[in-house]
Formats: sequence, structure tokens, C-alpha cells
Amino acid sequence: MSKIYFIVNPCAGNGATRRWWLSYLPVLDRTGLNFQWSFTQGPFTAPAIAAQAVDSGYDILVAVGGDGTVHEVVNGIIRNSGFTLTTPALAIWPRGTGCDLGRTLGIRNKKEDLIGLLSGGEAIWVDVGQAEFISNDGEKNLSRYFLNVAEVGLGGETAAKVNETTKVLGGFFSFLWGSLTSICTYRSPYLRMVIDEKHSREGRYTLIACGNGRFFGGGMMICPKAKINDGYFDIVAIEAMGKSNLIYNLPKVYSGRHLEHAKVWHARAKSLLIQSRGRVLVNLDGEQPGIVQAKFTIIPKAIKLLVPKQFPTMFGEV
Ligand SMILES: Nc1ncnc2c1ncn2[C@@H]1O[C@H](COP(=O)(O)OP(=O)(O)OP(=O)(O)O)[C@@H](O)[C@H]1O
Repeated sequence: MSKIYFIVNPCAGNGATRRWWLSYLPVLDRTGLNFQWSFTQGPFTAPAIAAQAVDSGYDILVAVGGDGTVHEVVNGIIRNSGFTLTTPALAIWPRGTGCDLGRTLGIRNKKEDLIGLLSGGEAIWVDVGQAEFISNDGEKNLSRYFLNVAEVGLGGETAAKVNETTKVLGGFFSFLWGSLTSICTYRSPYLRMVIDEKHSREGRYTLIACGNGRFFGGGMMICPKAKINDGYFDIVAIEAMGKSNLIYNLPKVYSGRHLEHAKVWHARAKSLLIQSRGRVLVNLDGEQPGIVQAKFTIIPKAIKLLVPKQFPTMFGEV
């Protein structure tokens, strides 16, 4: 029987996850699953817990929380197991406010779904992005892994703003509010991007997103063509446009129709370097850990992810 370790962020979902988890534990005990668990102790403490669970030989690590918790667990797994065939599988139990990775994978916050996933899910190898960027204080070069979406520009401003709040409005409205208020004060920066170390483009951009997954910002389908296991990023760059034009077009991002807009550029690539003249914020899986210059590189089939049985038909075999 698989040995399972749950890493639970008690603060996810506006602090509701601690109480919910403690009330849910007896149900989990009755399933007969072989598991241990622990709460995270503060921001970015999940990587050390995940690394310890890797060393202890667990087969499945479950990130219980939002996209930030998944992001931290991915960094802990890779830090300790590298990219080897023996790496434990990652499972996600979306309990956050945004939960954009769960949207890409078709995993909902329902206990039947999770029990089904842990007992009958399929482990597939998926790609991971490596991000190299500068710390927020401008002092250090940092490197982190991400599973969902990396982005620079307006989304970084929004993530920084929304993460300072309790997200009491829930994911959809918190990020919508954050996006609208950021648009009001935002000035599109001058950015240069180098795609696959060959082609470059430059100009004023509202944002540039680099998707392994499809959604960010509490349900915005920013990279509608991304596939998490195809060995490529889906890059979407939105050129600068007026505030009213941005607000008018914002609803299209929820359905992925923004790709049809004349000011939206789209490509597939294995790496993306972004340089800026001033300070521009980086957004990684909904967290805001640093600033440009940033380089994103795809690492194909780098981590095992437990997905529902119907996943291959939902997203197409690659
Ligand atoms: N024990 C803890 N105490 C305080 N903060 C924590 C703790 N564990 C993790 N965190 C931080 O909580 C933040 C939010 O976590 P997470 O993203 O999982 O939930 P969320 O914000 O509700 O969901 P989403 O990102 O999907 O909107 C992250 O920045 C993470 O570092």
C-alpha cells in the first residue's frame, strides 16, 4: 500500500483549512489509507517538510492548500529527489482561494474526488518550469521551480496586492478586485524578451505569461493552449493598451478569447528570458517572490503528478 504524506497549509483558503482539516481527519482515518501529515509552520516551510518526506520514503506527497502550497511542495520534492525515476508522486488537494492548478488538472475540492485520486488515480510525468530571477530587494539571484504559470507585469502587481489581503472575497473576486485596482495605477513597462535564446521582441507590455498550466488569477485562462506534459511553455504577451481597453477586454481572459485580440502575441517555447529597464514584478504560481530580469526554462517530464483517470482524454495524449 502506498505511503502517503499530507502537507497541510492551515492558513490556506483565508485560514479555514486548519479547522476543516482537523474535522476531516477522522473521515480520512476510516478510509484505511496509510498516511501521516503535518501543518506548515509559516511561509516557505513546506519545502523542508516535503524534502524530509522524500527522505523518509513516502510514495505520494499531497499538498493541501492553494497554489502557493503546491509551489512550495514542488520545490521541496525537487530539492531532495532531483529529477530521478524514484521521485515520489505529487497530489494536490485544492483548499486555497485561487486553486488555479486544480482547474487545469480537473481536480476539485471534493473528498470523494481526493479519495478516488489517492486510491485510483494515475501518476503521469509532467513538465516543471525553472525560474531564475532577482530577489525583491534586488540583492540576490534566486532559482525556483514552478508547476503552473510564471508571469511578469500586471499579474505580479496583482499577486503582491491580493496576497497582502485575507482574500476574504474568495479567489475569483479577490483577484478580479486586485486586477481592476492594479490596472488603475499600472504603467506598462518596457520589456525585452528572448525566446529559445534565438528570437527577440521588445516594447511596452501589460504582461508576459509563461504557462505550463492554463489558469492564473483565480480562474483567468491566460494560457489556453498550455499542456502540462508537452515539453513546451505556452507564452502569451499582452502589449500595452489603455486602461479602459484593458478593463473592457478583461472578461475575455476568463474564457481564453483574448488570444484573438490584435495586441496579444502567442508562441510555444522551451525558454524565455525577460529583461526590463525598471523594476518589474515576477509572479510564480500566484506568489510574488522577486523581480526581472527573469529566465524561465522548461524541464520536460520532471515530476510525477497524480491525476484523475480521465485526465489523458481531457487534455489529449502527447
Ligand atoms: N503556517 C503558515 N502560516 C502562515 N502562512 C503560511 C503558512 N504556510 C504557508 N503559508 C503561506 O500562505 C500563503 C498562501 O498559501 P496558499 O497559496 O496555499 O493559499 P491561498 O492563498 O488561500 O490559495 P491560492 O494561492 O490558490 O489563492 C503562501 O504564501 C504560503 O507561503
